[in-house]
Amino acid sequence: MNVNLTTHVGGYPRIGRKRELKQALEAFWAGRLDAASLDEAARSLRLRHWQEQKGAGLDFVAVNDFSLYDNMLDLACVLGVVPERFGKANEPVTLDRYFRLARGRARKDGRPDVAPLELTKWFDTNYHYLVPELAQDQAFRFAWDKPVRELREAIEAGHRAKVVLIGPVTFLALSKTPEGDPLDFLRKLLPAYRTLLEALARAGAEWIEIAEPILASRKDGKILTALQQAWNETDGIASVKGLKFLLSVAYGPIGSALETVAALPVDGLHVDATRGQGDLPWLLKNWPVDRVLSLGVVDGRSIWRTNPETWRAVVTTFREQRPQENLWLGGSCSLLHLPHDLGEETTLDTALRSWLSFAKEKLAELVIVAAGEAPVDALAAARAAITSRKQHPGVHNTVLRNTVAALDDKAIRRDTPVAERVTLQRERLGLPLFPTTTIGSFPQTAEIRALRARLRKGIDDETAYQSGLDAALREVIRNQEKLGLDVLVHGEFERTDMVEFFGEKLEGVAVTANGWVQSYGSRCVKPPVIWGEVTRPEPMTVEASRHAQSLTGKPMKGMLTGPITILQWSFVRDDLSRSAVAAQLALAVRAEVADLEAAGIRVIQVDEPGLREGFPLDESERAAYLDWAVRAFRIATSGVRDETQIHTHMCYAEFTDVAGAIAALDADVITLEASRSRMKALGAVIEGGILSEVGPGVWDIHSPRVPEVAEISDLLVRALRVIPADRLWVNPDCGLKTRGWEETRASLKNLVAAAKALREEYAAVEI
Ligand SMILES: Nc1nc2c(c(=O)[nH]1)N[C@@H](CNc1ccc(C(=O)N[C@@H](CCC(=O)N[C@@H](CCC(=O)N[C@@H](CCC(=O)O)C(=O)O)C(=O)O)C(=O)O)cc1)CN2
Ligand code: MET
Ligand SMILES: [Zn+2]
Repeated sequence: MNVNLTTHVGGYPRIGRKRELKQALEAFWAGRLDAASLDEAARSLRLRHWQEQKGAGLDFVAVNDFSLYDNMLDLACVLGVVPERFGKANEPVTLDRYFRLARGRARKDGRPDVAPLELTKWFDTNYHYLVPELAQDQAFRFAWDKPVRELREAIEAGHRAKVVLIGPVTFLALSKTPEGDPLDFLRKLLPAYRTLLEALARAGAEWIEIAEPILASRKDGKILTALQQAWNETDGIASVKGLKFLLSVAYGPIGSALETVAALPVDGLHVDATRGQGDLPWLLKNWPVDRVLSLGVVDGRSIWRTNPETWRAVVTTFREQRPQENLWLGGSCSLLHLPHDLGEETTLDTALRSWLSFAKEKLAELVIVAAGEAPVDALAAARAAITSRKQHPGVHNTVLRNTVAALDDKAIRRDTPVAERVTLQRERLGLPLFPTTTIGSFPQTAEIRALRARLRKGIDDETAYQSGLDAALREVIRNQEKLGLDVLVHGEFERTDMVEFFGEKLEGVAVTANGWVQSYGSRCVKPPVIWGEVTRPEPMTVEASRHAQSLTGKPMKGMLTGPITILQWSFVRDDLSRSAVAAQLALAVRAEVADLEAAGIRVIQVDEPGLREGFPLDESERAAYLDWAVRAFRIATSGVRDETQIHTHMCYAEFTDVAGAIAALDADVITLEASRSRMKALGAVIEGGILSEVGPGVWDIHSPRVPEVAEISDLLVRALRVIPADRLWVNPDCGLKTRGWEETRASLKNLVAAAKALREEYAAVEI
C-alpha cells in the first residue's frame, strides 16, 4: 500500500506576508526600534513560518533559512570570515557588526565610511547575496551560533527540524580572494564547519541539509575534487557522527556530476526534479535504495499551479523501485523566490488566481503529490484550474503570433551604421564632447511614496496625485538644468518599479497587490505575472514624456524597460517559450518607441539590466539565449529614424561573457555599471566589438558616499584608455531611486565638474 511520503522544503519566504521583517529592519536602522524588538519580530516570523509548514502537513520544518539580511553573510559570520575593516577577527558578531558588513558603517552625517561587502546575483534569480571576502591569510573558526540558536528555538516549539546550511564548496566558490582560487581554502575551512556541525548535533539536530547549488552552474574538476574533499570521512563533513546529511542541489540538473555525487558518503540526496528532469532516469536506476532520495517536484521558481497528477505519476515509478521511507519530496529549490501567500490577492482576477500558487500554496501541493492515497477532490480542483487556463481566450492570439512569425531581418535592423547615426544625432542634439546624463530614476523619497500610498488608500484622488508628481517633475528638471547636465530624464516618480510599471499597462500581464519577493536585505520587488499574449492597448509613457520635454529646452530621454528585463523580472507563463514571450514584449516596446519618436522625443532609453541575468547557467544553452534576447532588443529599438538616439543601460552583473551580445544590440549609446570594478570590466566589453558610444558609470550609486571630482576624473581617464574621447559619455552607474537628494546633488555636481574639466583639457589640445 502507498504511504504518505516524507515532505520538507529547503527554505521559505522570510520577509513576512506583510513584509514585517522589512518594516522591523528599516525601523531598527532608523533608530526607531531597539535590538530586542527586532529580535522579537524575527523570532515571531520564524515561529509563524514553521507553523505554516507544519500546518500544511510537512514532516520537517526548515531551520536556518531565516536571515536578517542574507544567508551567505550569515555563514561568513558563523565561520569567522569578517574582513579586517570591520574590526578584529576575534570580536563577536554583534548586530551592529553584522549590519556594517551588509550596509557599511554610517558616519555621523549618515554616510558610510566602511564599504560593505559586495552584492551579487544568486544563481539565475533576482535575489542578491553578499560576497564573502577571504583574506590571503584567512583563518576560520566557529564564531557565531545563530544556526544552533534557531535549531533550539524550533525544537522548543515542538517541531521536527531539518537544519539547512550552505555547503562549504558553494560558500567558497561564491566568495572572493585577493588572488588565487577561493576553493583552495577548503582544507582550512573544514575544521570550523565541523565544529558548527558538532554544535548542531549537541543541540539535538537530526537531519542537516547541506546545500551545494554551485553544482547547477559548475561541474568542473576543481568543483568535484573540492566536493570529494568536503565530504571525506577523516576530516570532512562525513567525519561528524550522530547526524544525517542530505546533500541538495537546486537551480538545475546535476548532470555529468551524478556519478561523483553518488559516490559521496551522504545519507540522502535532494535534486531539482523540475529543471533536472533529465537526471531522474539515472537516479531511478542508480541511486542506492538504502539511502534517501528526495525529489524537488514543486517548482520554487514558478508561481503556476503544480500539475499534481503529472508528478504523482513520476513519483509512482520511484515508489515502485525503493522503500517508501527513503523517498522524500520537496521544493525544486528554496521557496524564497516566491511571494508568500496567494490568499492576500483578493483583487486578482478569479480565473487567473485559480491558476496560481505562491509559497504557502506550494506547501499544500507538495502534500498532495506526496499523499499515499489519491486526494480525489484536490486533484479534480487542480485539473479544473489547468483546463480553465488552457481554454482561456487570453492565452492565444493568432494575429499576434503571425506578426511575430512575419518579422524578418529587415524589421530588426537599422540600416545606417552606428558611427554615422551618432554623428547625425550629436549635431541634432547639440551635444558637447563627454555628454553628461543620468540613468533615469531620481530619489524615490518618502514624500513620493506617501503620495502614492494616499492615492491607494483613497485619501487623495488621481488629480491630487498627478499634481504632486508634476511638482516633483518640475523640481527634478530645474535641478538637472542647474547642475548643467546635457541629456535630462523625468525622474520616474510615477513608477513604483521599472518592471511593475509596464506590467500594469500591458495586456496579458497582471500585477499583484502583495506578491513581494525579497531582492536584497529589506528590499523587495513585486514581479508581474505574464499570463497571456502580451499586447500594448495604448501608449504607456508618451504623454508623460511629451509633457516632460515641454518643460525644458534640453533633450529629455524617453524611458522604457526593455523586453528581456520585463521578461526576466516577471513570473512568465510556462505554456509558451520564453523567446516567444520576449518577441511579444518587444513588439509592445517597439510600438511605444515609435510613438515616442512621433511625439518629438529625440533620445529614447530602453533599459536591459536583466540581459546578463537571463544568461543560462548551462553553457550549452547560452548561444541560443543571447540570440533571441538580442533579437528582442532589436525588434524593440530598430524601428526609428537614424537621428533618433537609442540608449540602453545595464548593471548588476559581470558583462565580460556577454560582450559580443552587447555589441550586437546595435544601440547608439550604452551606459554600464563600471565604477566598482574601476573600469576593469570595460576593456573586455569593448573588445566584444561595441561601436556605440559608451557611458561607463563613474559614481557607485549603491551607497550614499559622494565621489570627489578627482576620483571621477581618474575613472574617466581609465575609461579613455579603451573608449575614444568622441564616444565617451559621463554618467552614474545606475538609477538614483534609492539615494537621497543631498548626496545626489553633491555627486552630480562633481560628475558635471569632472566632465567639464576633461572637455577643457581636450579643447586645449585641439588648439
Ligand atoms: N523588478 C526589479 N528588479 C530588480 C531591480 C529593480 O529595480 N526592479 N533592481 C535590482 C534590485 N534592486 C532593487 C532596488 C530597490 C528596490 C526597492 O527599493 N524596492 C522597494 C519597493 C518599491 C515599491 O514598489 N515601492 C512602492 C511602495 C510600496 C510600499 O511599501 N508602500 C507602503 C507605503 C509607502 C511608504 O511609506 O513607503 C505601504 O504600502 O505600506 C511605491 O513606490 O509606491 C522596497 O523594497 O521598499 C528593489 C530592488 C535587480 N532587480
Ligand atoms: N531607468 C532605471 C533607473 O534609473 C534603470 C535601473 S536599472 C536597475 O532606475
Ligand atoms: Zn541600473
